[in-house]
Amino acid sequence: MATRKAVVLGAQSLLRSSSTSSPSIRNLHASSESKKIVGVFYKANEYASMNPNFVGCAEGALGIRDWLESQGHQYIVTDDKDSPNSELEKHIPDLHVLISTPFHPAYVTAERIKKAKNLQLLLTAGIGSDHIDLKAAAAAGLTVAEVTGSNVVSVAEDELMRILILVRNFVPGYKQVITGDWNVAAIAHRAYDLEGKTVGTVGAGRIGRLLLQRLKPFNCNLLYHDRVKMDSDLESQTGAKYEEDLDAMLPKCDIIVINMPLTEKTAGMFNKEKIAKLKKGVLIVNNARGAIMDTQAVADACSSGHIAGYSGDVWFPQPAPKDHPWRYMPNQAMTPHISGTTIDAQVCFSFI
Ligand SMILES: NC(=O)C1=CN([C@@H]2O[C@H](COP(=O)(O)OP(=O)(O)OC[C@H]3O[C@@H](n4cnc5c(N)ncnc54)[C@H](O)[C@@H]3O)[C@@H](O)[C@H]2O)C=CC1
Repeated sequence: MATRKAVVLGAQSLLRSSSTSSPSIRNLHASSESKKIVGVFYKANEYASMNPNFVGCAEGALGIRDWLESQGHQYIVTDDKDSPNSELEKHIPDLHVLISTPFHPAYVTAERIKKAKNLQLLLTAGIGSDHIDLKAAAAAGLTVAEVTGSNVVSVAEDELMRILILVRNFVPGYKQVITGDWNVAAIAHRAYDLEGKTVGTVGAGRIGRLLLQRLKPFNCNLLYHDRVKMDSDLESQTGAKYEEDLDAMLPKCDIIVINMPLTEKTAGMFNKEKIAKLKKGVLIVNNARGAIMDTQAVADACSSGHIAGYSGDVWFPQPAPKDHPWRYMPNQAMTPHISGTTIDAQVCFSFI
């Protein structure tokens, strides 16, 4: 039976490694021959040259072009990834390695895996490989690797920012500045302190733990739900309490933060029933994946006021219908950050 090999290594160490693989795994290290490596990243255009360390874009090519080429490998980089005539599609039949990021994901379907006869390694330059059909990759004996820990501090800081933005009712205040309004009451009637609030993270892995550490000085009541309990040292360092039963934790929280991967088990987990268990007026921050939420249920709960603020990702198919509920949200700031066959939209609602 084919086994999926979960590897957590950077691109350079993977390509350098000479370890042997089980016979059922397509052997990445079988020979020192030149590999065809395709990287799929978003285009940065005029922003590419503004920071020499900005390597996550197509122009920056992860900063590994010189090294790969000096090792005799061919390195093709593109942002064109989805259509049947895309640049990526052209290289699928003979590429050996595909590198992509969750921000501009190259969707690796069972169909693409079948076509990719030489494919050995699917590398996510980031965290979360839900853009890959993992079952099909496992069945084909492919290595799927991520760069675990790569941007966890950024996400934890971003989550802390989003929590404060929602609690302090920042977005409507910002809009007043832009429109030249001055109505203190419109902001103040629902601006709160974070101190004393109960914050629960669903998932307390690398990001969840960093968030808990960052929340500690705010004197909140910290709760966490995960499949695994943290070690007692970390629990006492953060003061976070373990909630084995998610349904028991949800009604206690003023703020819920989602920090678990998108898997078969977590997809659509926050549906109407789960959301009904949340406190009325709850704030939600979801920096994980939009598809963990049932978009319609989130939109309905935002409209009814059950959810008082939501910041992070939601998911909907493309093209998004014109009358999709997120369009009805007052005071929303929206930045779609993933295009292609799906849109994972960053939405910041702050209203009622
Ligand atoms: N917005 C962004 O820029 C980024 C988002 N992410 C997302 O955040 C997720 C978490 O990242 P890390 O903390 O680095 O991962 P991690 O693997 O360190 O932690 C994930 C935690 O979720 C828990 N978990 C998994 N399934 C669960 C379930 N069904 N119920 C409860 N807990 C469950 C695991 O036990 C683990 O403790 C990633 O999978 C990715 O989707 C990651 C990096 C950047």
